[in-house]
Amino acid sequence: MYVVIEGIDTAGKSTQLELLKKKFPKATFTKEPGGTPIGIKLREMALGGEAKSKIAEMFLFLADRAEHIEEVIKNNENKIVISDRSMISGIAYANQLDIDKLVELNLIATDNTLPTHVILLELTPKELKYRLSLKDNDSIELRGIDYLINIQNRMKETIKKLNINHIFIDASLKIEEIEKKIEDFINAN
Ligand SMILES: Nc1ncnc2c1ncn2[C@@H]1O[C@H](COP(=O)(O)OP(=O)(O)O)[C@@H](O)[C@H]1O
Ligand SMILES: Cc1cn([C@H]2C[C@H](O)[C@@H](COP(=O)(O)OP(=O)(O)O)O2)c(=O)[nH]c1=O
Repeated sequence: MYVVIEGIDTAGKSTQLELLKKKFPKATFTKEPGGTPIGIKLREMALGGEAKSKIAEMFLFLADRAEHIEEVIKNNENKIVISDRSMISGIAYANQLDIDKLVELNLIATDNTLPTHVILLELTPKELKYRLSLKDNDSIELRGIDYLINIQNRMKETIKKLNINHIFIDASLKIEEIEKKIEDFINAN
């Protein structure tokens, strides 16, 4: 079972992952970018905002993803693996290219492996604005509200296009309500 938690920055992924660690103590928890030793270096490069080319930045994320699938996902096929982000983020954030082309590139990186369960935490523009105002923003988050809402729309479109088993959850619900929905979704499938 390859479960991924998706959502734009501040949607509540880390909050829910901490709760899931208690609920599923035997699961393997991982993340993109940075779920492998090479991935830690690629993460630093990708998030440091050093790349002048958006295409170069996308290939850093793709390299991270290829290593992550090979080293973490395929090696734990018979376990529950729960990942903070996935190719859904990869496709949504690389918004200079169209989704179909990005699906092809990402399927090369993942050797055609898709998540079995996608949980998308969905924010309204109002709630996003409020949450971003509470934190120090990295170079990606500084691109703004409209940018991130567009990324969220691309996430939804990608999940539907790939026809992956999924749940969209209103990220403004109470933390415990979201936790329950996620737990039920994982246990039901
Ligand atoms: N359901 C929720 N309702 C209100 N605030 C939340 C909720 N979930 C998370 N938060 C808060 O929103 C902010 C971003 O949450 P976080 O889990 O770090 O998001 P992400 O990992 O998706 O960036 C944090 O301040 C967190 O405490
Ligand atoms: C996986 C992935 C993430 N990203 C972006 C989304 C996030 O802004 C950032 C990764 O952030 P994340 O690890 O979620 O950040 P934080 O620890 O700050 O919450 O990288 C891409 O642009 N492309 C990708 O393929």
